[in-house]
Amino acid sequence: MTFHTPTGAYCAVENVDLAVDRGAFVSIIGHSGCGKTTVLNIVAGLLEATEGIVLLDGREVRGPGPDRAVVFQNHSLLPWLTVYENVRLAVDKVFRDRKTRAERHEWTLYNLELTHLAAAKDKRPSEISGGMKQRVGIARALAMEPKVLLMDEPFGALDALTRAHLQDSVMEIHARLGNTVLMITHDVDEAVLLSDAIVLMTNGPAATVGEVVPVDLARPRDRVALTAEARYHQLRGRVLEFLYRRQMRPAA
Ligand SMILES: Nc1ncnc2c1ncn2[C@@H]1O[C@H](COP(=O)(O)OP(=O)(O)OP(=O)(O)O)[C@@H](O)[C@H]1O
Repeated sequence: MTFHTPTGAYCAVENVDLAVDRGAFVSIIGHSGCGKTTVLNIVAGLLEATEGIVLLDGREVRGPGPDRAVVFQNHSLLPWLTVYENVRLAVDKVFRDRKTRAERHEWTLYNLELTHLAAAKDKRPSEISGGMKQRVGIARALAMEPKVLLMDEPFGALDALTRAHLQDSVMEIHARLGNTVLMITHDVDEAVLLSDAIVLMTNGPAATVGEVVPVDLARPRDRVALTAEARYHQLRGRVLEFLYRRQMRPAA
C-alpha cells in the first residue's frame, strides 16, 4: 500500500502475505504506525491496496461488505438511538430481504443477550459505560453474521478490569459461534490470551509480516490459570522479544 502524500509517495506496507483459517482468531501486533490499521482497512474493503488482493472464501474482496464487520476502538454508535436501535439498524440493513420484522426483532435481542446487554437495551449511548458501548459495537458487528469479524484495538480505550471482562466475553462468543476474527492489538497479554495465531509486523516504511506465532494453548483459557503455564510465558516472551529486541520502536 503506497499513500500519495504532499511530500511524495509513502510505502506503508509491502508484501503482506497472510492466510487465515476459517474460524481462527488471529491478532496483529506491531509498533505504532507500522501499518496494522492499513492492513485491516484493506481486508475490510475500506482501502484499496495499490497492489495485491484479498480473497475471502476464494473470492476477491472489492469494497466493504456485510461479510466483514468492523469494530472500531471508538465505538461509533449513533448517539440519538438506543442500544437496541443501534443494533437493529444494522440487522435491518443486512437482513431486510431475508428475515421478517419479527425475526429481525428476535435476532437483535439475541445478539444483545449474547453480549450481556439485554438489560440496557433501551438506554442511549450517553447513559452507558465505555465497556458497554464497546459491547454494543461488538453486538452490532456480530448481528450482521459476518464471515469475518475485524476489530481495530477494540479494548484499547477501556480500563484494565473492563478490558478483561470484555476479553472473556469475546472468547466466550468466539467459542460459541466459531467465527473468524482478525484483531489489532498493542497488548501482548491480550494477543496471547485470545489468539490462535499472532501476526508480528515489522516497522515501516514498507512494513511486512515478520513472523506468525501459533498459540497452541488449550481452550477454554483462563487468564489466571495461564500465568502458571510455562508455555504461556514462552509465547509471551517470543512476542516481546520480537517487539523489543528485533523491532525496536522507531524514533517518534
Ligand atoms: N491516508 C494516509 N495517507 C498517508 N499516509 C498514511 C495514510 N494512512 C496511513 N498512513 C501512514 O501509513 C503508516 C501506517 O499507518 P497505520 O495507521 O496503518 O498504522 P498502525 O500500525 O495502525 O498504527 P497505530 O498502532 O498507531 O494505530 C503510518 O506511517 C501512517 O502515517
